[in-house]
Amino acid sequence: MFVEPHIGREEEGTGKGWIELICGSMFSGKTEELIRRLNRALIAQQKVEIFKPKVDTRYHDTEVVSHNKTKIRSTPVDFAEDILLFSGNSHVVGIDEAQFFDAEIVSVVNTLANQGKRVIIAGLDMDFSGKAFGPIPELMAVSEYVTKVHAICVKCGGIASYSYRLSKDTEKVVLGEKDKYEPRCRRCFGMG
Ligand SMILES: Nc1ncnc2c1ncn2[C@@H]1O[C@H](COP(=O)(O)OP(=O)(O)O)[C@@H](O)[C@H]1O
Ligand SMILES: Cc1cn([C@H]2C[C@H](O)[C@@H](COP(=O)(O)O)O2)c(=O)[nH]c1=O
Ligand SMILES: [Zn+2]
Repeated sequence: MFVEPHIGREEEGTGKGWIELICGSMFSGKTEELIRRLNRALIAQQKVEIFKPKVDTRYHDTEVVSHNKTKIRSTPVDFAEDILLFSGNSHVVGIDEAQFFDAEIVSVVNTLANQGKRVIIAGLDMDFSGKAFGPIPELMAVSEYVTKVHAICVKCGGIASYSYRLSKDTEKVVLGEKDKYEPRCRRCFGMG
């Protein structure tokens, strides 16, 4: 389990912020882990702002919701730079479904961390074809802490790192749940 390096309040402008990235396949627990860390920050009386891309409307417009139905309020935004506008004087900024943001998200999270904020990001590291997803590789590079979580392969019960798409769609972005995707291990995904 990830243990927070520091749970106390950050001071704005001290340059003591940092970036945490939680990545993995679908159903690996990224959103649950994001919510767990954000709830602990709230318990510590910190000001928390949470964002998700407007494109992700699967469960709720204004909540981040895990597959297991744990949830936390959030602000849907169109563009990464909107996060800077709405982060205000928060101590902690949470971002879910980061793979859907434009490349600008990298400078946005760096700016927030440089302002002294703790930034916690969750996102899919690979798409349905096993290729890196959007800005996630660069976010890995700039993050102080990277946590890779895993689902359980629905075929063999092993550790799943891949999100297998059940349909023949070839577009990168196809929103969905268990109706459209299965978490699978390398072998059952067909990589080896
Ligand atoms: N094959 C699976 N492996 C692991 N968890 C699964 C699986 N299928 C359903 N789940 C559920 O998904 C939850 C994780 O959901 P969530 O945090 O939303 O994942 P992610 O954001 O990574 O897609 C688990 O706690 C579990 O209840
Ligand atoms: C693999 C893959 C996934 N998506 C979509 C499907 C879901 O709507 C989200 C991922 O949500 P989760 O919280 O990680 O379960 O992304 C996609 O658009 N393209 C893909 O290749
Ligand atoms: Zn498997």
